[in-house]
Amino acid sequence: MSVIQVESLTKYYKKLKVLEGISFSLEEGQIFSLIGPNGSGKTTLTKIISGFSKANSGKIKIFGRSTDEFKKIKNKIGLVPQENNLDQDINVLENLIVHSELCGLNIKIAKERSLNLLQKFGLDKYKHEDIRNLSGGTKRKIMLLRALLTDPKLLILDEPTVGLDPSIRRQFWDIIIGLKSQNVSTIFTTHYMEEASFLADTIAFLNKGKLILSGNPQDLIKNILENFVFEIKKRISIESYKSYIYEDKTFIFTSNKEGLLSKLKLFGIEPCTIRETTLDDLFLYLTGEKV
Ligand SMILES: Nc1ncnc2c1ncn2[C@@H]1O[C@H](COP(=O)(O)OP(=O)(O)OP(=O)(O)O)[C@@H](O)[C@H]1O
Repeated sequence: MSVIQVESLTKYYKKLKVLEGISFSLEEGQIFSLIGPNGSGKTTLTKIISGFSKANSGKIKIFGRSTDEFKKIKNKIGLVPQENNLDQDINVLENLIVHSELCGLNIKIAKERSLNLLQKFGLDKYKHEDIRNLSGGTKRKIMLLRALLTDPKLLILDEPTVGLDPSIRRQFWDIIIGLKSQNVSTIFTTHYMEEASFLADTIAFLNKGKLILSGNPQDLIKNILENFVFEIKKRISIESYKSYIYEDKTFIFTSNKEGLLSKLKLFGIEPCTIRETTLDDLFLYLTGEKV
């Protein structure tokens, strides 16, 4: 059974269509990444999946349950929203215990679980610290830890590592990979292509509310583009080659470097860089936009 099944989901804010015909599924123990530029609809989609917003049309099932039954499965879902919604006026341990109680855990178990997780994440020293005294990275870790209190089988993370420095981002990645090994499924949004391709079994490109492409990160490029890209410092077009133009540079794809080099020579053009094609190239090729 799929953990998440989304079919033809459409969402409007008043007259503004922000999601259109979104369909995908997430299988048990898999990691799924939604990647797209600002305003592409990532947060809206995670809010609908986590039951905080309603779609105008389409179907969504989580663990086989439809949205009106979400209450029955809410403890199987761990959510980390984009904005910090920890209670600033109480300390870390109190935040965790209050959340656990809201999820229906008794206080003794709540305290035990909170202390265990703080220890496991190396955050024990912060347990009596007020939230407002913590760094951005530590707050994000506490939010992730809070999402794990009910031992969820599905994690929904909205830009979990945005603005964090690379070493803390790496710690997040390790936690998500560790949870995958326990068969926890994760869906996360990100702006970072390297994060998506490192973590995800499936990457989905979201642009202007539409899911334009999805697949395994290794297959996505080779199914659509050649494996090398030439960067040329002006706008040109060469017939029969796939290419895109971005900021007055032309990017041409090829699997035959020598062939393209000699073709360019005929026109007196020298590439400034020749490199392997990346997922960022693929997104730009498909949308004309940077993630
Ligand atoms: N509550 C709301 N009311 C009206 N419009 C909204 C609301 N929330 C989001 N939008 C609009 O919906 C579109 C999608 O926004 P959303 O936050 O889902 O995108 P996003 O991909 O998560 O962006 P970001 O990467 O900046 O977080 C945007 O045009 C946004 O302005």
